[in-house]
Amino acid sequence: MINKKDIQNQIIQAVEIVRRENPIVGSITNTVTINFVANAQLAVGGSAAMVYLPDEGEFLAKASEATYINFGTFIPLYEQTLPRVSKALHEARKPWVLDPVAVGIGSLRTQLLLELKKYKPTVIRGNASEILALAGLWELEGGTALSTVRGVDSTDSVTSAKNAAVALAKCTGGAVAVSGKTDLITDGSVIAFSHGGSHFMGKITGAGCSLGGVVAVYATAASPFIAALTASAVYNLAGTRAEKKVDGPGSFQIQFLDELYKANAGDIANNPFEIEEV
Ligand SMILES: Nc1ncnc2c1ncn2[C@@H]1O[C@H](COP(=O)(O)OP(=O)(O)O)[C@@H](O)[C@H]1O
Ligand SMILES: Cc1ncsc1CCOP(=O)(O)O
Ligand SMILES: [Mg+2]
Repeated sequence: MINKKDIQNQIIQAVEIVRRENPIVGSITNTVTINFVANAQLAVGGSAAMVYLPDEGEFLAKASEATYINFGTFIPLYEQTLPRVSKALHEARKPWVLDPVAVGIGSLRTQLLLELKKYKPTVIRGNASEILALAGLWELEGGTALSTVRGVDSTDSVTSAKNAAVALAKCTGGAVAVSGKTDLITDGSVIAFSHGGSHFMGKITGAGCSLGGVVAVYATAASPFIAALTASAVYNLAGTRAEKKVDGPGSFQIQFLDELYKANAGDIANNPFEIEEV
């Protein structure tokens, strides 16, 4: 039987270890939100390093305690960088987070997302449309055709991606986090629903990308499921708190970073969530 108190203790531990150890986390991420990803990773206690080149990615895969790979903006160089870095991570058994942003746009993005399946990302993080489409691309239960994807924002509900998320987690042996108004996090046998956040998170760019980067920070200190749940909880808590202090997306973005920085381990663990067995 799953014990909620036990999960909360693991969340507290993950938050405290990260703040104490300042773990280095490498990222290969998109050019739109790269700065916000790094700032969010720093705010929760990580040390950020962003690269584009294949050999630098391989270097960081070994030097970092976890790595974040985000498909947001694509360049031809990634045909070399992404398979080489994912392979290095898989072989070194290092945790890594895949964010399949805009899966379905373009042939190179599709080809590489297919290729990375064999390197089993520790955590897959995306919005509902991305999780549905990735499961479809990987020919897993609950997935949908790539043609349903419209861009980087979700057009599907989080609950509609439940079976796809469970199937992806079973396929990788790791965890999957589906973001939206309520976030769904699963390791294939347990599902957590994390509440909170703010409607302003859909009005700034990079809420999802930076959440993925922060999942990677916690993956240095916890299991894939706890890392994804801890990141979702601190995002929901910081989003709720920031919304109360601002009146628009510009000031929200700044206030949100401050609330990420100020959130304490007990409050993060107490952010509302419920769990169910698959
Ligand atoms: N309407 C909303 N209400 C509360 N939180 C939200 C809402 N939309 C998104 N979020 C939060 O914003 C973060 C990013 O989620 P989302 O917008 O789904 O990702 P993406 O940017 O990849 O589409 C998550 O922490 C999620 O909980
Ligand atoms: C707008 C945009 N276009 C390509 S990547 C990107 C950023 C998406 O960020 P997020 O998924 O966190 O909103
Ligand atoms: Mg996204």
